[in-house]
Amino acid sequence: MEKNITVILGDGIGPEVTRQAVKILEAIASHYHYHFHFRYALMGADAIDKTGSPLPDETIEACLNSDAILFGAIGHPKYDNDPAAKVRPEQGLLKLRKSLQLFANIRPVTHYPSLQHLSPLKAALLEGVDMVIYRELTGGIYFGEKTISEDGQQASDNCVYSISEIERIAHLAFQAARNRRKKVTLVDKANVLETSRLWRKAVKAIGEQYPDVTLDFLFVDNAAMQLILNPRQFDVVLTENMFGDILSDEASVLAGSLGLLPSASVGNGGALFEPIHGSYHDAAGKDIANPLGAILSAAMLLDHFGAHEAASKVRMAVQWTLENGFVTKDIDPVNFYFTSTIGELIADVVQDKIPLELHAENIRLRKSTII
Ligand SMILES: NC(=O)c1ccc[n+]([C@@H]2O[C@H](COP(=O)([O-])OP(=O)(O)OC[C@H]3O[C@@H](n4cnc5c(N)ncnc54)[C@H](O)[C@@H]3O)[C@@H](O)[C@H]2O)c1
Ligand SMILES: CC(C)[C@H](C(=O)O)[C@@H](O)C(=O)O
Ligand SMILES: [Mg+2]
Repeated sequence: MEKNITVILGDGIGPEVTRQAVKILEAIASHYHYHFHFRYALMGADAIDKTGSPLPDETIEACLNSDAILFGAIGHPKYDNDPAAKVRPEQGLLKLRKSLQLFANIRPVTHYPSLQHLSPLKAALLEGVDMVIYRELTGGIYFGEKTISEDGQQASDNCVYSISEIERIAHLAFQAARNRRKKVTLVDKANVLETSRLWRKAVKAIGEQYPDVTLDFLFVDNAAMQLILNPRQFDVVLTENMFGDILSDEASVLAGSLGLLPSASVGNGGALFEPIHGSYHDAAGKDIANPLGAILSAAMLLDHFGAHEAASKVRMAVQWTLENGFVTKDIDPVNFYFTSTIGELIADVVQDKIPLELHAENIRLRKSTII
């Protein structure tokens, strides 16, 4: 297998977690004799500092000419704290998603029994939690017209959806459900929003083409509660752009940390893989961020290439680190390992240098001290 991968490190913890994901892809390439060619491109605050633009043309060009994109995170407090900033890192990411027509953002939520203690939920509620959020990514309130009045006293963000934008992601959600527990839950606000009523109408009609899949509906306020109250009821959650953004961060609490959740963004051709978290600036450069969301995004990239055995090897290695207590500070604030150490361990496991049967006490590693 020979593939070109564009890597966008981004800002804050983006570079350090993405480097671990690249490390794992290199280890997989060496183990399976694949040829992955990595090409680095700029986006976000880093790109603004270096080029003046949050998404230079060369980055779009590189992404269009690659088989997949591996991305870390963008964002910087200097923009977060300046509502008047004219150019923002986030504009780069939104433009990239739109330019590549990455209309479906797939965010799996996995429960790891070894991380049970981190969730505020009782074990009985969490056991067997396994859902995937299909978040529409190139429409809705993120992309509608924005206005600010001349006197700065009024602003608006328009939420727009066309039926075809809804139908194309609905098909992907139903197809995914067919290979899972055959249930789609549409999350909307159809009691208030016209766009949500269009979603209900369109998704109901598409659902008739998938009679083997159960379709149900939840208002987003209720869905936010149900995620905590009874998360096992969810299989495929289908929703619009902003609801999906919010609900997926909430769902990461079921897994144990925001640093654990990966994602794949797909659409008309392109494919981008990124953890769902942001640039978490307080941790930048400290080697303490959890790299597993980025590494599991690399596993989704391998699945996209059809390398399913390699992808499942990465997931098993991730599970092995968690079960053996090789975890970052967000998981265990006292006995934690560095971001780069976790990356090296997983790279060794996927190359069979450390057998999965080997337990933590037999591995000598330099554990972190208080930072
Ligand atoms: N896709 C993206 O690039 C993306 C996603 C979300 C936020 N952002 C940007 O990131 C910046 C910071 O936003 P925020 O603070 O709301 O969200 P964030 O995801 O960066 O961090 C929120 C909290 O989650 C935890 N966290 C996140 N990632 C972690 C990791 N890998 N390991 C351990 N803990 C982790 C930390 O406790 C952190 O304080 C903003 O500029 C925002 O716009 C970018
Ligand atoms: C940074 C921001 C634009 C982005 C989003 O809202 O899509 C982020 O929160 C995400 O989840 O990828
Ligand atoms: Mg988000």
